[in-house]
Amino acid sequence: MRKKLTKEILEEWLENVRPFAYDGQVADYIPALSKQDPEDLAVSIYYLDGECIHAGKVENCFTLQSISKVIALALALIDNGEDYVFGRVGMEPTGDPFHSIYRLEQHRPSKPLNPMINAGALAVSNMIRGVTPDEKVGRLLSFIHEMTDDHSISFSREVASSEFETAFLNRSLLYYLKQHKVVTGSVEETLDAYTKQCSIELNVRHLSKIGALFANEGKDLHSGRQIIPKHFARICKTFMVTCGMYDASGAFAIKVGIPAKSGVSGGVLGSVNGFGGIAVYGPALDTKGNSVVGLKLIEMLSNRYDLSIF
Ligand SMILES: NC(=O)CC[C@H](N)C(=O)O
Repeated sequence: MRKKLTKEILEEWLENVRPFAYDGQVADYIPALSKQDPEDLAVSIYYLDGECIHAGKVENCFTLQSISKVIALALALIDNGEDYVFGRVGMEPTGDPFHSIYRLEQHRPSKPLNPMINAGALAVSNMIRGVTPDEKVGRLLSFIHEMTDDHSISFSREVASSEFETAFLNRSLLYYLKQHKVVTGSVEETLDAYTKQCSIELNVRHLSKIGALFANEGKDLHSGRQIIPKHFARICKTFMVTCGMYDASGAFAIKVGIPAKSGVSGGVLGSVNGFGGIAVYGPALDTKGNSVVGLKLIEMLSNRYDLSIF
C-alpha cells in the first residue's frame, strides 16, 4: 500500500487550487445547476483499508450527472449481461462532446459509440430492469445504497425537473435511438428515468467510497461482499480511462492516468487499483465540461503518489 496522505496536506492542496475555481464556469444549460457556488470545494480519498480522509465542504451534496453513467452501466450489465448491453452500445471513444448527435448516423445498424456519451447512456438507462421510470431509478438508488451503505441517498426533484424541461437535445437523441430500435418503450419515460438518475445527490465521501469499491474489484471494503462482478467493475474502469472525461480523455490519460468520470455538476470520481477511491467536487467547469479544480487536484494527487496506471 502506498503512503497515506494526511488531512492537513489535503486541506492545504485544496486551498492551493481554490483560485482555479474562477478559471471555469458553472453549468447553466440545466438551469438548476447554475445555482451552484464555484467556491464550494471538497475532496475525499477512501483507502482500500476503509480509512477515509477528506477536506472542504464534505457534507455538501451535489448531483451525479454523467458520473451516474458508470454506475448505471454496472447495473445494466448485471441486469442484462455483456452481450445484450454491447449489442446495443459500442466500446469506442468518440473524441466528440458528450451530447454530440452526429456520429449516430455514421454506424449501421445505428449504435451509440460508448456508454459514457449521452446517446449511449440514454440507451443504458433504458436497459435497467423495471417497468416504470421510478422502478428503474429505485433499483439504481438501492444499488447506490448498497455501495455507500447510506440508505438516505435520493435524487433532487428540482434538478431532475429542471433538466427534464430543457433536455431537447437528449430528447432528439432518444427519438433517433427509438427509430433505430436501440431503445424500447416511451421516450418521455426513458428521459424521466435518465434525468432522475443524473440528479442522484451524494457527497464526496460517498463518491470516494464508490471509487474504492470499483478499485476493490467490485467488493464491499468492509464485508467483502461482491456487489459488482469483478469483470463488470473492470469494464466500467476501462470506459473511465477511454471515455470518462469526455473529449479530454486522451490528455487526461497522459497527464493523470487514473480511471475517472466527471459530471457537469463539477464532481469527479476516480478509482485506482491498489490505492482506493478519489472524489472531488468543484462546480466550475472548463470548456469540455470537466471540473477545473477537480482536474487540478487529481493531477496533483497522481503526480505526488505516482498513481498513473500506465
Ligand atoms: N456531462 C454530463 O454530466 C451530462 C449529464 C446531463 N444530465 C446531460 O445529459 O446533459
